Amino acid sequence: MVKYDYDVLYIGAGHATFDGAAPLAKTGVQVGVIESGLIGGTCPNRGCNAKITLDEPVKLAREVERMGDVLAGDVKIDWTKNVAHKQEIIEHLPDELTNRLESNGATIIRGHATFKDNHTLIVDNVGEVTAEKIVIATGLRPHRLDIPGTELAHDSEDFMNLTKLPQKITIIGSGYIGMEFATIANAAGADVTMMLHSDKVLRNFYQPYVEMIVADLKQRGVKFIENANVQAFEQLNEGYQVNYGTDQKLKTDWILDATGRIPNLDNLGLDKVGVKYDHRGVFVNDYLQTNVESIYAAGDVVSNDLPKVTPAAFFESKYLMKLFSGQTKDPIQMPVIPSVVFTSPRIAKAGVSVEEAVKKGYQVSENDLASYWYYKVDKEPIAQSKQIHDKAGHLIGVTEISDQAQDAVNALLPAIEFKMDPEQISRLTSLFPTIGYAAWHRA
Ligand SMILES: Cc1cc2nc3c(=O)[nH]c(=O)nc-3n(C[C@H](O)[C@H](O)[C@H](O)COP(=O)(O)OP(=O)(O)OC[C@H]3O[C@@H](n4cnc5c(N)ncnc54)[C@H](O)[C@@H]3O)c2cc1C
Ligand SMILES: NC(=O)c1ccc[n+]([C@@H]2O[C@H](COP(=O)([O-])OP(=O)(O)OC[C@H]3O[C@@H](n4cnc5c(N)ncnc54)[C@H](O)[C@@H]3O)[C@@H](O)[C@H]2O)c1
Repeated sequence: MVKYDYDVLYIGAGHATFDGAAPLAKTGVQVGVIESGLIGGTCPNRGCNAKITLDEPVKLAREVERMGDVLAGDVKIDWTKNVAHKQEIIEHLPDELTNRLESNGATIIRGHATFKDNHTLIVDNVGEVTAEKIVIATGLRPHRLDIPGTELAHDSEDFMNLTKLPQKITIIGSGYIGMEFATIANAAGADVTMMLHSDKVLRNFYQPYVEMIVADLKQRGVKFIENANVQAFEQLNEGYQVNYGTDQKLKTDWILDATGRIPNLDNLGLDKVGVKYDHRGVFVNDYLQTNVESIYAAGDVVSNDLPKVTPAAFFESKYLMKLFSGQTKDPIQMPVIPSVVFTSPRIAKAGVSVEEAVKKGYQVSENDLASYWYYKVDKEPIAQSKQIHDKAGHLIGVTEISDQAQDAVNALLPAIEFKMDPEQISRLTSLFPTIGYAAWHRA
């Protein structure tokens, strides 16, 4: 029998790896984790944790603004201190995650991995490492526009590391990153211009709610240029110029390219071993296995229709842990994956979308949360939700716009995931008064 260095080797040390690799190593399976950058990958170091820390003062400032005459005085976000606070929160995470992996028995191998064959990886400065099974968990990286001057633009990581806030910021793209960062930069005092590919913002979210966010940001001074057709970036003596449309020009101090994220598959040697993939990532079957028996994939790098968010990477990582430790032989059954865009207010959703509900004739209840007393406590002006029920009365979907939409959706999630019937739902008694209770409020 062939003896490999490891039972399982993971390429990448993000959520798609560490949530499952640590408990897997604890079961006695020989686990190696290869990482070319920071342990923890995107979410802790340059994604969720970093972003939500920068957003916290924005959320608070909006609350204070609404309280108006109750809380006297202006609040101002100190950008430099906010970024320093973010750094304090995240800088120890790679060490903590390294410790979590190593203390459970996993080995960390530092370097860039490339496939040599179905069981062998070549790691820069380390050499060949072999394993019975290999998991591709290499995530995504920022897409960069293929236009003259593209190197003058920055990505989301650069934005979160700015020690001084530029006065004029131009953001290309109006997806998750574009809209979250426009909210943060505008609240901190920057003059923000959004350049849209089309006339749509956050295309995967319920558009009437998205329009409320856009209207609010416009009122706060954010400019939206639809169908911008960005052509080039140019360096000026002071600042930069964005050339767009037919011969239009915009002067700016800083450019954020937020036009999406693409799979990290470069120099991975997938063609050498015959693993199939497309522009969205690696193809897998219901066991997260690629077309090559010994090679699996998990997290953002998988080509599928799931939102590219941490809860999906977390669940897949846990599934592979169970599969590789013999705790399951079943195919993966993805749970309902919720998603939220951390604008201010937020839009969060889970389960059947409003658009699908309308198409399929499900019951859609419209809830004017802003007029419900609990949402009036902090004077939320924009708060609405749509709850979707099937004919038997099961809650099968929710979309909410409000400051606490993420917590409201979390509260409803178990009922959606476990298809609770009305009798079971009637037994759920949440603490009062809380958002968990208010989330059940229905028109
Ligand atoms: C700005 C931003 C904000 C976000 N906010 C949220 C949020 O609020 N909520 C949410 O749920 N999700 C959020 N996300 C998405 C979330 O970060 C990802 O879904 C999650 O990190 C995916 O984890 P992963 O393990 O699949 O990939 P990653 O975390 O990207 O990990 C992949 C790792 O593989 C390494 N790697 C790549 N190639 C190689 C190689 N050949 N050899 C060795 N190592 C390699 C990389 O260095 C990286 O560390 C955000 C993303 C961004 C960019
Ligand atoms: N709250 C969260 O969960 C969260 C937050 C941030 C990022 N993320 C993850 O990160 C991923 C990447 O985020 P993102 O915002 O970069 O991608 P995205 O796919 O959400 O948005 C990309 C945007 O760029 C636009 N675009 C594409 N080409 C363009 C062009 N030539 N000119 C102008 N606009 C163009 C698209 O129309 C879209 O609006 C997301 O898929 C998401 O899963 C999640």
